[in-house]
Amino acid sequence: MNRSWLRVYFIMGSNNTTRNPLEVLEEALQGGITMFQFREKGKNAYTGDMKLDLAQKMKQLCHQYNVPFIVNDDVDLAIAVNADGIHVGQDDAKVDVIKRTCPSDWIIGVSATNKDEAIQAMEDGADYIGVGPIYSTKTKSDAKKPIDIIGLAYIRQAVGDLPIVAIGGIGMTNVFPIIKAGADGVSIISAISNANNPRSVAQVFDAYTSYAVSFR
Ligand SMILES: Cc1ncsc1CCOP(=O)(O)O
Ligand SMILES: C=C1C=NC(C(F)(F)F)=NC1=N
Ligand SMILES: [Mg+2]
Repeated sequence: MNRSWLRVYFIMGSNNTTRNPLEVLEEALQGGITMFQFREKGKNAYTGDMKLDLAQKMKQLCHQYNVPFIVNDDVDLAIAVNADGIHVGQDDAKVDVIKRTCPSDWIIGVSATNKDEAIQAMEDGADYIGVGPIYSTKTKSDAKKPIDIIGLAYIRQAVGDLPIVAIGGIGMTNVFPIIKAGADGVSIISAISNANNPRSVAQVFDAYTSYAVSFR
């Protein structure tokens, strides 16, 4: 996996926007997001054929812009649409099972909120870890207590150069401290999905993260 894919990692499901999610995704792609995760869960989340159809259309869009398409949690859906990878939480499918049953070139991401989870994910063979929530967020109802910049720095120090993307309450003003603390990129839901102009917000994240990473 190329760690630069983590630089501006947009995540969205149909209930993270009041607009047509495909339009929002296309604008974010035009703005320069570097990876996308389809995370369809929570209130009014699509299921069955609607979820499958949206996933297929989102993957098609991402591949038009040469951006990897990742599915959250749902391994069967990821296989059905031939996704580029999967992201799982601590209570989802285990990495070793995924590695045995899924395409060998898949990008496998794991959520981690503390050092132990991060080290376990690394030992299990995760390609990257999603570390957070860094700041408070309303987007994930069961998010754990924010770990802040210091928690991110502590995890970076524990996992060596394992690719890390930070997540949770991230806006463009937080980019520098997060990259400085050791993240390879930022993962964003509402700052882009709820933006008046997702394209220009993605463009700013692209510029700020590129500049911040160049200092590292
Ligand atoms: C999925 C997830 N995992 C930890 S916080 C979070 C939600 C992040 O959403 P936002 O970028 O809108 O704070
Ligand atoms: C709960 C999550 C935590 N991190 C990430 C990512 F940013 F992709 F690493 N995605 C999630 N769905
Ligand atoms: Mg999960």
